[in-house]
Amino acid sequence: MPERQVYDVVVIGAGPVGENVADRAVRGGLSAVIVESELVGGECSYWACIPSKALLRSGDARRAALRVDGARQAVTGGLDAAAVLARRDSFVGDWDDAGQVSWLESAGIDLVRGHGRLTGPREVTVTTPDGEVHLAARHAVALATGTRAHVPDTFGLRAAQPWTNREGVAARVVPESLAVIGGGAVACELAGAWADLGSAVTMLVRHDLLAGYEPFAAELVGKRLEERGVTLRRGVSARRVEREAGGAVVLECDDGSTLRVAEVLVATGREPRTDDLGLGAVGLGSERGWLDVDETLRVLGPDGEPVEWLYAVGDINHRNLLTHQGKYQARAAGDVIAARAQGGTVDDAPWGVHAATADHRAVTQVVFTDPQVASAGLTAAAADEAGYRTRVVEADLGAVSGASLHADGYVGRARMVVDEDRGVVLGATFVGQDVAELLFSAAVAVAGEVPLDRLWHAVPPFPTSSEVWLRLLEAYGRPVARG
Ligand SMILES: Cc1cc2nc3c(=O)[nH]c(=O)nc-3n(C[C@H](O)[C@H](O)[C@H](O)COP(=O)(O)OP(=O)(O)OC[C@H]3O[C@@H](n4cnc5c(N)ncnc54)[C@H](O)[C@@H]3O)c2cc1C
Ligand SMILES: NC(=O)c1ccc[n+]([C@@H]2O[C@H](COP(=O)([O-])OP(=O)(O)OC[C@H]3O[C@@H](n4cnc5c(N)ncnc54)[C@H](O)[C@@H]3O)[C@@H](O)[C@H]2O)c1
Repeated sequence: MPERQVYDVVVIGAGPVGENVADRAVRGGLSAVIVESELVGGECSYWACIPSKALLRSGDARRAALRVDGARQAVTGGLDAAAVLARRDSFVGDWDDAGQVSWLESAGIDLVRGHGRLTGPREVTVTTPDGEVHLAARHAVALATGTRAHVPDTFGLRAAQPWTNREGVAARVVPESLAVIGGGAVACELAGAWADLGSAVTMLVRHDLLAGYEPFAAELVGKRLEERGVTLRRGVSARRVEREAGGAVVLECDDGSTLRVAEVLVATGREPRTDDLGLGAVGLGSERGWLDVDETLRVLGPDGEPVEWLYAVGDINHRNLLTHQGKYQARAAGDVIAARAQGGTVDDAPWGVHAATADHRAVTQVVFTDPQVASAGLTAAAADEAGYRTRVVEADLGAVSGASLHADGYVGRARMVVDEDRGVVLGATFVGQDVAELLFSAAVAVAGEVPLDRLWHAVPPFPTSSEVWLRLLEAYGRPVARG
């Protein structure tokens, strides 16, 4: 029997989520080891959130100046693509994870580099370049292995070696032309980034942009993408793809047209990294898809009951594929693992410290397009589907003094979804330049279930864009005097 290293908690996957599970468990008095097969910091740090936002920022800053008369005259040239790419490189530490490894050390978390898989209840075997390492968990194993890009079966697409998000954020050369397949957050953000850097971008969007958001998001973002030079082809899909000997990619589309580009980026969603994770070894059958979890993030077995020692946190449970929501789950999971280990109280009631309630009711997301799309809680469609009796009100962000001072000709819109039975905000969406920083106010209102009557006493400062809240409340109507 090979020697095993025993810890209270074993975490597989050192993305933002795994790091936070381990951190909370250690803060709760447990020992923890984390297993990572690539870079500590995960997809988010090196191939997703951070490099994509770094790529986008320079174009946004340039446009912001162009939208303010007086500053506009100071903008005398285009983006310096080499400088933008160099700035991106600095944010990903040139794809070196030394900084994140030092953080693990400072947090008291051990690291084993290699591919981890379950080999039995509470047992993890790591394949490392030097052989196998056997780990055992006294209390819990947490799976936080994230996702990879889903590449559809479209004929020839895989053989054409398309860009996924990885090349889409890490490329070192701006392609002369780029086809983007998909219309979600990845497609919209990266189409805009590469267009800003000078690529001739064509988006093939099977249905419409940004499904799942309030419909005006697609309208406003689509219009601006076109103004940034992106060719938007809605209702068109590639049906055959081929990379020619010379390197160019030819896409035959289902409307009979042909597109010839230097590169093609596939942004058609994600698939979970649950294959080769040993799920079969712990009675989870041949399961390799997304992992269902209970409110404290324990994996649900085939009988629908939670496996008492096994957690699935972040992207792989498919609740919300977002770093901050995954880290929110990680805080709950790390704390509840410690509570269960020490026989403490488990607070898993809705909004309890160990329950990831916001996953269903108060998710926040910002899509870093121009204009930005920022949403908290439920959209009108999602609230209807969930059975709420709702009233929806809208406001023109461009008519708010703060916004019109911020940028000449500011265009934006806001929507608030109200639960008519309880008089609270179920969701809010803002679309406009720099609305990202406005979103947390909505998150507080939604998660706090603040009554609208009380929200009238939260006074937005003048002249800021947050006065859009006042416009939304006015559209809803003043409360009547209490008798
Ligand atoms: C282009 C793009 C932009 C995005 N932008 C944003 C954004 O702006 N804001 C936002 O909130 N979200 C954004 N996201 C989503 C965000 O990247 C994910 O939600 C987040 O990375 C999930 O974190 P995670 O820790 O669950 O998984 P990951 O970050 O994927 O980390 C999982 C880790 O597990 C490791 N691993 C996997 N299998 C094993 C194994 N068997 N053994 C050992 N290690 C393993 C992986 O190597 C990886 O390091 C973006 C996604 C993409 C694709
Ligand atoms: N700013 C952010 O927070 C941010 C940015 C990027 C990504 N993300 C996260 O990453 C996740 C993944 O993003 P994504 O854009 O890859 O996925 P997505 O699921 O949001 O969008 C996928 C898009 O591809 C299209 N599509 C799917 N299959 C297709 C096919 N076979 N042919 C043509 N089109 C097809 C869909 O219609 C959709 O437009 C998102 O859910 C989001 O949570 C977040």
